[in-house]
Amino acid sequence: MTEVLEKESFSFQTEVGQLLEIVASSLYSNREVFLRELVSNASDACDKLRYAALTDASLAPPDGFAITLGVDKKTLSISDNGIGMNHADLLDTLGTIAKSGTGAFIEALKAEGKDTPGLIGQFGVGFYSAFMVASQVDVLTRKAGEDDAWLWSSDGKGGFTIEPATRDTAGTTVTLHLKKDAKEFAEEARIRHIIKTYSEHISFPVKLGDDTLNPAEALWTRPAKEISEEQYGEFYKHTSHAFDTPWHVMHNKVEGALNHTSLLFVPSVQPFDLFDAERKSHVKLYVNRVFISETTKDLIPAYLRFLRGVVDSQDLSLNVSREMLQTDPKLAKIKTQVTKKVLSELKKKAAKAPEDYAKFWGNFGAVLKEGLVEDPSLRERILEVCRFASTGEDGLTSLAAYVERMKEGQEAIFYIAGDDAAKLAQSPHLEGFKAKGVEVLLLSDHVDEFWLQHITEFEGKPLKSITRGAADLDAIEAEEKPDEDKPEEADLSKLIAAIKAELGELVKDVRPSKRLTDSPVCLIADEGDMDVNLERLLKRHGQLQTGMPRVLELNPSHAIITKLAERADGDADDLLKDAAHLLLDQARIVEGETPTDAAAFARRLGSVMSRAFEV
Ligand SMILES: Nc1ncnc2c1ncn2[C@@H]1O[C@H](COP(=O)(O)OP(=O)(O)OP(=O)(O)O)[C@@H](O)[C@H]1O
Repeated sequence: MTEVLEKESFSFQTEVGQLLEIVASSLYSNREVFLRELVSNASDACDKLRYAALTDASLAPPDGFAITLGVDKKTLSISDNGIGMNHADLLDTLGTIAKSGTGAFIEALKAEGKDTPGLIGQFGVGFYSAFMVASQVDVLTRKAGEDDAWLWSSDGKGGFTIEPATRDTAGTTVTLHLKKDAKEFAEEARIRHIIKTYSEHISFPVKLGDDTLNPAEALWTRPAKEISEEQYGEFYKHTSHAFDTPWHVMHNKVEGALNHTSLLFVPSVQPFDLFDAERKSHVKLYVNRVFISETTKDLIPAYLRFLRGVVDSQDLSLNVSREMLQTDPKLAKIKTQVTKKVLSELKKKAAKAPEDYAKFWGNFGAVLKEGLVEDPSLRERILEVCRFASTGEDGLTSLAAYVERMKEGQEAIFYIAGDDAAKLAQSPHLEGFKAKGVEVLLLSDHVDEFWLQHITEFEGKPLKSITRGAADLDAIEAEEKPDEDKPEEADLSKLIAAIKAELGELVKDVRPSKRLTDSPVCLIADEGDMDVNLERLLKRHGQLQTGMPRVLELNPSHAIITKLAERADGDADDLLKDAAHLLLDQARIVEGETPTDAAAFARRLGSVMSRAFEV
């Protein structure tokens, strides 16, 4: 038993304080959603007790779970007979925000000004939304299996108090002392309307007086044709504590050796924890309508962690513990079936509505591509739904469509990888490919480098980086007739020897280029060396200290290079030496790198300019 008998005062965690200030002062256009949040919490609490009682015989669940609303002149209360909270739970949950991304969210809100309901909506503030309508919130609660009850109370300003209290049974009652401008939420008609709008699909009865306000049956058990888009939307918001309208709804019943029903949603915005290291799944697992677990990785693969919703199967054992789920072969089978179904739905969407699919891809493409590395058994199906930016298309392309457009004589699927698609599109490495009308994929997600290590070909065509090794462009016919005025290609042998001698170990080699048409130089990785972008990525993450020297390619038809080639006929003079370094630095700068030696670069540039201006 806890030795706390007095009323204790606590301060909110800094983030909660800041968040409450914003919530309370924002003109949240849709503030009635607080009730949805509190009813959702009550429903979750009932789910949790029902599950806990399955595995712990000492917990006696009530005869029937219910959520009871009560209104008085100035108060509204939401009562449940669910799991309840003890002293430690109250401190852990109602004084802090466990949600990841909270700090970033608050920063974003502050930057945008306070009147940003869209952002608040996107984040979801759960329990704290009560303070949009209440000047004081009391939480009377008793945890199932424990004797002590507690009263948590706060005005939502600086902190909260906790004191011992009495409650006959386990559960929680949240009482809102309504603000002057929020008295409407003590009117029965208003409450009925809100519950009808937001909480119809809750699987526990929601009661007001003698009436039950909802059908209290799990939405996913109803036939899809009886469910409206709005009901799906509200269910999505309820189960995933989200505020957006789902991009896509998938409701499927699988009957056969292993029965299961899934109701899954693809959000239309990125959830805040999408790129957290934990890569948690948020699809809830139910066994015969009893909630079992929310975050099990054994139900949905990490690369589909953007999915929300539920999977329910009557063929799993009801008293399966969360630990046992990991080794349950039936669950593994459900996971594969659900994953395949989701991929096939995405494939349909991509074919039917490519522009809409591009929105999905922008939000979740980088996550889905993790599957190319992690799930070799479904690699081909995942690759089918992958889309890529390309020099040949305004929108996105699939690999299959790229292959169809390949030029005669083109043997490989060409790509360039880097941080930023817009910058990649400007890269000098692309020049020769553009001139011949050869399409190049622009890969700008970090994960691209990783799957490219595993997938080296598609439909028999190798995937080839245009920043590594020789450019195989000779076999491909040019689109236009060769330019009559095109300058002659110079013989670069002496120039190359001179530049090599000057640059020494700064470069691995110096060669004439086939990939350049407009720029004088570029740097590439030698065949067999690590590609430029991968090396950059590994260096940034501290996994590589120094990179390999690169191959410097010279454009034999560029005026500067031909002039230098003429000059290189004699002994290497100072200008030629400076030019060698400047060309290398220029190639580095175009790639977003710094010159090898900034001071020397500035000096050389100065000296070349002095000559040009005859200073
Ligand atoms: N009626 C309740 N019974 C038991 N625990 C509750 C109840 N209401 C809230 N809690 C606890 O407080 C926590 C915080 O609730 P809150 O609504 O802020 O966040 P959430 O429901 O976890 O997520 P979200 O912020 O997305 O709504 C819950 O996760 C739960 O542990």
